[in-house]
Parts: sequence; C-alpha cells; structure tokens
Amino acid sequence: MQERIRNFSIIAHVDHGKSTLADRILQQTRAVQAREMREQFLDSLELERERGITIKAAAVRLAYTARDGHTYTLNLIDTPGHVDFNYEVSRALAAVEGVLLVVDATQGVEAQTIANFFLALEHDHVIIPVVNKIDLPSARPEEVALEIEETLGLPAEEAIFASGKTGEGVDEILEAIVQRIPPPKGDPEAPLKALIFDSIYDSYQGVVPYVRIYEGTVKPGDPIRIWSTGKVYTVDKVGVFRPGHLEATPALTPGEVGWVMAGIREIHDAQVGDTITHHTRPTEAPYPGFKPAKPVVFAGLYPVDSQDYGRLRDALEKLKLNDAALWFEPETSEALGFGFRCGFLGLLHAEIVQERLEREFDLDLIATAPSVVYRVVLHDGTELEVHNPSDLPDAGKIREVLEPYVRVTVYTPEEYVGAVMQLLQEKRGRMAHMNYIGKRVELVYEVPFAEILYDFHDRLKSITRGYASMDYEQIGYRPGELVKVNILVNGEPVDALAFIAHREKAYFIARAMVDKLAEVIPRQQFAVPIQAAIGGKVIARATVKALRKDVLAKCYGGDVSRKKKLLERQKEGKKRLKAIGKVEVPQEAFLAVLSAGRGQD
Ligand SMILES: Nc1nc2c(ncn2[C@@H]2O[C@H](COP(=O)(O)OP(=O)(O)OP(=O)(O)O)[C@@H](O)[C@H]2O)c(=O)[nH]1
Repeated sequence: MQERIRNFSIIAHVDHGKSTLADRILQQTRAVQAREMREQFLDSLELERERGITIKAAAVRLAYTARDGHTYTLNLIDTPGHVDFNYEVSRALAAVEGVLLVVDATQGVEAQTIANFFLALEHDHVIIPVVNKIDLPSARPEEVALEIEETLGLPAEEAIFASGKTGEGVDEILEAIVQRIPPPKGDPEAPLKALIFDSIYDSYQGVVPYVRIYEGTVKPGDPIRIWSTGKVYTVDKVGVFRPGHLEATPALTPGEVGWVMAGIREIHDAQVGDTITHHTRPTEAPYPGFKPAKPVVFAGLYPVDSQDYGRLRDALEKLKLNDAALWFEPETSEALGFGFRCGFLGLLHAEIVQERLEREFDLDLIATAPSVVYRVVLHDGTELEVHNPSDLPDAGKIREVLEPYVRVTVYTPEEYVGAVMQLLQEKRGRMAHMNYIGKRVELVYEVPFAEILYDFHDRLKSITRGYASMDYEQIGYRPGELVKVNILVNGEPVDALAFIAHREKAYFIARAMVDKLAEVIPRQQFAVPIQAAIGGKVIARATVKALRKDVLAKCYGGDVSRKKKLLERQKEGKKRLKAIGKVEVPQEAFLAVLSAGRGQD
C-alpha cells in the first residue's frame, strides 16, 4: 500500500558515518522482517544462486512497525559519496521523498554536507538532520545542531542526536522517517514511468536496472522501452531489494523501488537517470534532466608489455559494460606504442579504472598524465576539442585556447583561511565569495580545472591539518594563456611526455620534469640532452652524461667477474627499455615523470 511506503536516502560528508548508521538501521529493523519474509527469502536465495548476481547495497527494503502500530515499507537508497559521481547522487536522490542528512558531532558541517544538502533541496525533499557519533567524548551535538541551523536553515530542534556505533537515537530516526517523510504518489493505471537510479551487470541476466516507479505498473511479460535509446525489451522478472539479496515480486507499482530483469546487454541501454516506459503505451515525457555522463579527464593507458594490447582492449570492453561513464578509443604513441585514450569523470574515477584493470585483469599499465579537455579556436575559425596534449596544433595556427573551469567550495576552520586563500591563488583561482559561519569559513573560488586535478586536495589537507573539506562543480570554458610544452630526448620530441600548461607555470613544471628524466634515464654511450621546449624555444634542459667509463670506473681493471656482472646488469636493464631515437628510455621513466613531474608547481 502506497500510504505505508517511505523512500529515503542518507547523505553525508565522507566519514561522517553514513554506512555505519545504515547498517544500524538494517539491524534495528531486521527482527520484524525475518518473521515476515521467510518464504521469499528461500526463493530469492535460489534466484541469486541461479543468476549469480552480485548484490551491491544500492538499495534495500525494510519493514518497520511504527509507534502508530502500522508496519511500513522503508526503501533505503544508497548514494555514491564522491564528487566525481555527483551526477549519480542527484539521480539517486530523485528516487526518494526524503533524506537523512548525517553530520558528525565532532566535525560539524563540511563541504559535501552542504553540496549534498543542496542536491536534496533541488528535489524539494524532506530533510531530517541527524547529528551522529554523539558517543564520542569530543562530540558537541548542540553546537553542531545550531551550526546546521545557521548554515542550512534546518531548525536545530528538528535535529536527531544519534550514534551509529551504540544505536542511540536510531528508533527516533525511524519514527521521524515515518512521520516526516511523505508517502510516494503516482497512479498505478497510468502509462509506465520508471527512473533508473542505478544498475548492476550480471553475466546471465545482463544489465539489471534499479528503478523507482513514478507512474504505472511493470510486471513480467511487459514490453518495455528505454527512453533515450528507444530499445525495446520484454520483462523477464521484477522484484525488490532485501538486505543481501534480490527478491522477485509479481509487479512493481508507483512509489516502489525495485529491479527489472529484461535481458539488457549494454550498460548504455540502462544508464542512470534514463526512463523506462511501456513500449505499447509510453508515458508522455521521461523523468526530466537526463544527460549521459560525460568524461572530463583524459589519459592514455598503455600495456607495459606490448603483447598485452589485445588483453587490455578486452578488459576495457568488459569494464565499460559495468561503467557507462568510461570512454576509450585506440591511440598510438611513438614512445609507448599501441594503447588507448580513456575518458573519466574525474581523477578518482581514473584511479579506480586503472586499479581495476590491473587487479581484475592482471595487466601492467603505464598511464600518461591525466589531462582536461581543451577547446581550441584556430585562425580560420575552426574549433577543436583536444583530449591529448600532443594533438594541440602548432601555436602559429591557434587564435585561442580555452580551458575548463570549476567552482571550488572550501570549508575550513577560521585559522587556516589565509593559507587556503594563498593555495587557491597559486592555483590561479579567483574568489567568488567568502562566508563566515560561526568559526568556520566557506570560500568559493573559480579555478581552472587542470589546477585542482593533481595535488590540490592533498595540499589542502596538509595545510589545514586535515580540517578543511572541498567540493567542486564544472562551470564552463574560459580562455587562458596556455602553451604546449614538448619534451625532447636527444633532440627527438617524445609525444607521451608533452603537456599543456599555463604560460607562467610552464617553466617550473618543465624544469621539474627535465631534472627527473635526467635522473631516471640510464646513461648511454654518449651524452643525452633532455630539453623542454615551447615551439622552437628551449625553456629547460639537463644532460644525462655519457656512460661506459662511469659504470666501470670503480673497478680499476682488476676484478674481471665484477666487471662482467656490471655489464650483464646493464644488458638486463635494456630489456625493459624503449628506444627513442638512439636513446633507450626505461618504462619507469614514463611512470616516474608522469606521476611525479606534473604535481610540482
Ligand atoms: N564513535 C563513533 N564512530 C563512528 C560512528 N559512526 C561511524 N563511526 C566511525 O567513523 C568512521 C566512518 O564511518 P562510515 O560509516 O564508514 O562513514 P561513511 O560516511 O559511510 O564514510 P564513507 O563510506 O567513506 O563515505 C568509521 O571509522 C566508523 O567506525 C559513531 O556513531 N560513533
């Protein structure tokens, strides 16, 4: 019964205790459930075994008997925590009518508390403030409740004090969910309108979209259509979420949160934010605001062993089934051979993908420095998008280069404001505004995205001893004084090392890179100049001195076996070298330079 359904999410800043509290809520409601669902429990275990589905806790359905004596169905929908996935947070929030806003009683309001609060507000959700971790000796719940009132305008008396650790306050939270969050609306007879808020991939069933039903009813046998792709499928099974497993049900009706199995093979046909409707009787308009996720950070991924190219391609294809935002296309580098240009939602996403490729597919990879997407306007009026620094046309042809900007919000204790402002300025940021909220300060800056890509978060944490937090959103493109820097080894440009930087910073980055390269490139038979150049102009240089003499220098002719060993080792080293012109550069050089060189400024 719709009246007795409550759909909610938990939102919080990282580490404020979202998962712990969710676990506690599951625990507290399990008693009622175990009795009630015995039979289906067995069914669905079978279903799980049959299908081999890995169930991630994206959503779970709970039964809660409230103080009014009625039993309510509570659907808890999980939201991803990191800004890279903000888009998905927003879609997940579209599936609920209310949220618990969890704030750590020792930390207070932080940047992502605010960012998530605004996402919930956009959906007109009921927001229940929860001050968490009150068991800690340093907890200051009253103060934090007032801070929430001051910053977000949620009355302090509405805040619930709780501890995910001890379970204190959890009953009160469950009551508040039932009393304050409205039941969902929607007509079961209307044309189907179901929002996809998440999905999983299973090798038997394909893509299983997780949906929230707004209008209409969906059941096995129904022909359904995915709004944005127009593809049509027949529903095999539908059901709901139970802690730890999927449970088949006869149908899903308005307000319900569940899953649909329809043999969808491509993740692109079930993207978060898209709408599912009936093929024969479609809804008039989809759930608004669907835009496919768009990568904003690009990097080259190359196998260390060129034999692995095919395996890398297969691995990327498999991952993409699971990750609609991942983009890739083949790319060739003179220095690194055959690989792929890959697009990501952010640095964290890039790291996750690389790690999954290495771990789950047992690949050794070299990643080139991540780069944002630049827009280039040529003198003849042509506009280009540049995903790879080495593709930037000659300076002579370029009228203007534009780079993406983000609005960065930093939330910091007062005493670090000076240091944070200095960091933001160094990152070419311009202040948009600044707010004092109690002893905390909110700083909003507009900063080139490329500047916060590398070490910004680490440096922010270190200058504020971990107390500041940040969030950012894309705000479009602006022209910048940007130049391409080529790195030349023995006079030959190495495409995989080229980078784009602000004119004023180009020298410092180039200097660091050239020095680093001189350190890691082994000595050759001849001296090797390493240069950084903008166009024809060399801006930094270093030299790798000539070898031979040096390697054997310490052996004064006497010890033949030692000499042999040294020469042997030298030969061994060569196996993993890439020849660049006449110079052999070890793979490690690319790794070392690309990971370390760009961070410095
Ligand atoms: N003392 C105390 N510690 C808590 C409480 N809730 C969570 N913690 C601890 O705080 C840390 C973060 O808790 P999580 O539940 O993982 O926080 P989260 O918000 O889900 O974090 P992410 O999943 O990283 O976003 C963990 O070390 C928990 O053990 C609480 O009520 N009291």
